[in-house]
Amino acid sequence: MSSIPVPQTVKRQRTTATMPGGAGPSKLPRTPATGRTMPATRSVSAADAGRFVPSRRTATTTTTAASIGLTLPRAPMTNTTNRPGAAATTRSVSAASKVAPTAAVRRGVTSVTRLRPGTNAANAAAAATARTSNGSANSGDVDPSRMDAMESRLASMAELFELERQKTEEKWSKERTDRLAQEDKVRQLEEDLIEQRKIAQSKQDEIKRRRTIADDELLQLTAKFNREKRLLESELEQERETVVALKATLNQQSTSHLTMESTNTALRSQVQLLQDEIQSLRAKLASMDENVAQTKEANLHLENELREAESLRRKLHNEVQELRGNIRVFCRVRPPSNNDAANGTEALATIRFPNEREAAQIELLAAGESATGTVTMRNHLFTFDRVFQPTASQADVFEEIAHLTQSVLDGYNTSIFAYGQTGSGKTHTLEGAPDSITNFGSDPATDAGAGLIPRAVQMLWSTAESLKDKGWKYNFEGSMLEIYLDTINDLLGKTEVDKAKHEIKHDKGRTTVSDTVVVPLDSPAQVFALLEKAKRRRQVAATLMNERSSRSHSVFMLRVRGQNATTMEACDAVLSLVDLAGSERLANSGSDKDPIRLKEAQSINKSLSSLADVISALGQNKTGTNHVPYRNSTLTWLLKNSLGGNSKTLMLLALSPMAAHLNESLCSLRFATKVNSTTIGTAKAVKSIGA
Ligand SMILES: Nc1ncnc2c1ncn2[C@@H]1O[C@H](COP(=O)(O)OP(=O)(O)OP(=O)(O)O)[C@@H](O)[C@H]1O
Repeated sequence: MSSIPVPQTVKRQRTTATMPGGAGPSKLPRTPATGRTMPATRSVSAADAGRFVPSRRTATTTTTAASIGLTLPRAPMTNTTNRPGAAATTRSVSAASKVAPTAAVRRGVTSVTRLRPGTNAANAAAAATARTSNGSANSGDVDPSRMDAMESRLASMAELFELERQKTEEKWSKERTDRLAQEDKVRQLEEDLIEQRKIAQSKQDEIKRRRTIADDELLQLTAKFNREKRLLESELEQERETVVALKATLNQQSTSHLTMESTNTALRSQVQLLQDEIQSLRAKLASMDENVAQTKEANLHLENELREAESLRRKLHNEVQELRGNIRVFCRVRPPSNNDAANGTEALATIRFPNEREAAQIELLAAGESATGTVTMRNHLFTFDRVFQPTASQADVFEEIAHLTQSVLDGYNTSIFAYGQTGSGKTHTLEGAPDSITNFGSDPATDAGAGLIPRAVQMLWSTAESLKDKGWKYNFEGSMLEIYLDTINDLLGKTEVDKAKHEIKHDKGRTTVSDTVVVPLDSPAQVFALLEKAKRRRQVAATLMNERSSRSHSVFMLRVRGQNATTMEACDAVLSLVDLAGSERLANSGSDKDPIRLKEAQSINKSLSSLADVISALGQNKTGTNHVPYRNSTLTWLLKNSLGGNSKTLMLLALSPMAAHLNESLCSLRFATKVNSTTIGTAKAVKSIGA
């Protein structure tokens, strides 16, 4: 720590100034102003007096007295010090000198005489004193002029002394003032020094604090520097690695660039080759365009031929149907079901299917009565257009009837009857398996259980769509009726139970039923919605009016009208899908004990007999002039236009495989054989040209 040096002279001056009067230092005192040693004469005088006398006063006085050769009285100077009052003392001395110089001189002379006894001067002074004490008596001894001269000289010396004293006092006063000023200055300097020291201290503290901060910062900076240095070093290392990698990549790319350049050259030559090839292909294309134009012309020609072939196909198709017979009979045996086991009828009947490749025969082992009346077990063989075993799928059955559906679009009235005892599988075949029954819209392509109705509807719409290319446009509308106790119920009517009386009319080959709902249909989905609605209605009616689904016929009629804008042909036909009531005999149905059941059974029997009679009559009506008993039942009257020469009919016989149902199965088989043996005249399409 640095310090401001204090001047030694100032210290010394201060020490001397504050020195007490009676205990001064052993060294000689110095003048405040010069520091010089006081004159020896003053010291001697002071020592002689045995008291401390300020040297300046003493020196001056002594010098003055010596210069005038007098010994001045010392009493007034005894108390002369540099303390206050010293000046007053001096003044009193001066005043005494001025007031009575003669007396003083006299006393002085006396004193001087006393001081030096035995000396000549002392003797002279003693003589003078004796003269003085003798008074005027001896005044003649002292020269008065000399005394006056001495006195005047003494007075002028006193004045000079006074002047000198005043000057000295002024000088002292000035010196004192200067000294005080010096002391103030010293004090001020000391205070400044203290202040400077404080400032210096605070600055040192500040410097220390800053140095600490600076040291900390330096440490932090050093650490940061080291960190950044390490970071930069690692980055540098990475960069170096990158550079190495880039150099390697560059080398690779240079290599690949060379390879690409050579490839490019090869490609260019290939492009040239291709361009040549394109050139030749363009030439070929031009010639092909010519060919296409020729082919288009040929296609047009072929399309016309195709149209003619389509007409021919329809004609031939119809001829084939004619050859087969317009009434055809299929037989289908269902597989055993869980219900059979539940009803205790699990025993299977013995059923065989001879000549499986033709699939047209069925043989049942059942009791039979011989001509002699003996009842023995024997085989009963039946032949139909097609026989389906229990393993046959819904698709197998539909495949065989698809052409019938096609006939509707060709303008032929077509009807499909499902015939058989209760539980033999009629509804299953027409509508589908139970899970499909609840959803007519199930897609036959993915739903194996879909029945003939959903399959036929899907096919009708898709065929109609494909015939658009040939100029055909079709409209569809449908209705759904139920015949119970020979009465028609509209299953699409406004109320759930139809109480209206319906009248059947036939006009120019068209059948209409009064007060029934006929719904225009634009898509298969609409057909399925309609069938679902009818199905629900039938279930509600069954609940309200006893279980009757097995004892009523349901008839779905789909009317198809087509127009061909190209050929100006038109067609109008109805597809009737009929789920007939159970065909069991009275005794087997238990209806002989229940009047309602009896009535139902009688009604069913009547309608089914009528159907058989109508078919039989049609078979015999080769000329078309015989009476056909359509009116014998509502069923045959309703289906008048779907039976007979102008229509195609399929009887689908459903059979149970169970032994318990063997007799009913035999009855059904005999009925179907009768139908199958009937040949009805040629079917005619309901078609007009130029409509
Ligand atoms: N080919 C078949 N494959 C599997 N199950 C069948 C088949 N045919 C019928 N079934 C089943 O046999 C039972 C009776 O069939 P379905 O109801 O179709 O008889 P139905 O002749 O229509 O009877 P109803 O005259 O009472 O209406 C149903 O559970 C049905 O699912």
